[in-house]
Amino acid sequence: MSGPSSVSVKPTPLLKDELDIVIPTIRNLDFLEMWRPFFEQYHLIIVQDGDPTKTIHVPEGFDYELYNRNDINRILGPKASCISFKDSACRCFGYMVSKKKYIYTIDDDCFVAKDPSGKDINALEQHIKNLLSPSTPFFFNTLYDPYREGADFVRGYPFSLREGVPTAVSHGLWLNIPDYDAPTQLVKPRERNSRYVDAVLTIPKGTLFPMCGMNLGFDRELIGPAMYFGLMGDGQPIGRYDDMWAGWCIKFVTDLLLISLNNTDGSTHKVICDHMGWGVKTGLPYIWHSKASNPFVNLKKEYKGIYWQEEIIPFFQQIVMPKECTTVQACYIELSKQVQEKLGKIDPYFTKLAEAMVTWIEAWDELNPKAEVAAAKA
Ligand SMILES: O=c1ccn([C@@H]2O[C@H](COP(=O)(O)OP(=O)(O)O[C@H]3O[C@@H](CO)[C@H](O)[C@H]3O)[C@@H](O)[C@H]2O)c(=O)[nH]1
Ligand SMILES: [Mn+2]
Repeated sequence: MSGPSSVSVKPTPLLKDELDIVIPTIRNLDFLEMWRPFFEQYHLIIVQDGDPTKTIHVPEGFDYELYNRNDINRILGPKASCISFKDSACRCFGYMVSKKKYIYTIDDDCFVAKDPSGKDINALEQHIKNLLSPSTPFFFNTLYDPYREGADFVRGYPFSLREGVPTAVSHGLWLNIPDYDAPTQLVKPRERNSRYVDAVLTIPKGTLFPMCGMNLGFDRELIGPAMYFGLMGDGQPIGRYDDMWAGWCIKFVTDLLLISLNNTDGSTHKVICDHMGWGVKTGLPYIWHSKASNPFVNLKKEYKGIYWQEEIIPFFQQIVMPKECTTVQACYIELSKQVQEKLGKIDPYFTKLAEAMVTWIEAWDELNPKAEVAAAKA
């Protein structure tokens, strides 16, 4: 009699029902074939940019919802004005309509990279590991990620800080075409990134960073309302700063000090306090970025951002948040007021952006009514 049949049962992927994959696209999605082993069991949210009459082909076997511009306008009505058109920034609509705790967003010209041993990198799995393990924004661990197998906190690391804080964002990197700005791309047209650095770092509190949106994971319940990809593309004077804007805003908010306090009815509310924040990590995983966008087109999109950011960065570094702002939404609305007041002088664009930030929060709250009780049970 033969023994029990050895039926190979696929393990349930981590966060299978708690994570959505958001893809902005103007192309077909054949790139998913390469990701199938890693993505097939997750739900996709495809944000189709550009001409809504164009049909986007999604390979068989994927569970997805697709939104084109007509859908965005139908769902948001006038508030659709805050969602960029003809720019990858449109992806943030996917964050808003998702109902899951986590988001992973990836561009359709990003493929599975190989690690130095030649093994395919499951980028999604690594982002999930990054998000599910704490961050260390208050004190730098010189042996990098202390929660990783085979590593730990080094001598002299305060034990009072070894619990770490929740991780809000996991920022992945890219082999082959690096995410350079247009001037750098122009002077180094053939430069390719072949360096695989086997590390995950927490970006220290109080330090901003250039967030790239093409390989990015985040905790939507923690930081989703601040993950607005700034107004870019059609009708806007700037492009390719959508993810940068979001990165500056989320880093400012995660550096703020928010904890959840229990209300007498068992629900919770978040307050700013003086001993916690959330973490942002960067490093692994790598994806293989295959398409170099046109540096001349990119220069036209980026050039104002290249000099505006010299004033935007000091703006974020000097912001004072009133103590009444006790939720991410309230902090973001206050941020929009200060954008209007202090950056509006640079260019009328920032007045438009500040208004779009408010519209984004209004739309977010409309599509995601505050589930206090649910949050309390979570
Ligand atoms: O109008 C558009 C153009 C593109 N998309 C989709 O967005 C991503 C990125 O497009 P692409 O790979 O062509 O452009 P990159 O320059 O490599 O983009 C990276 O640079 C930054 C731009 O802000 C950003 O961090 C990365 O996206 C693809 O999925 C396109 O299909 C779009 O939706 N609308
Ligand atoms: Mn690209």
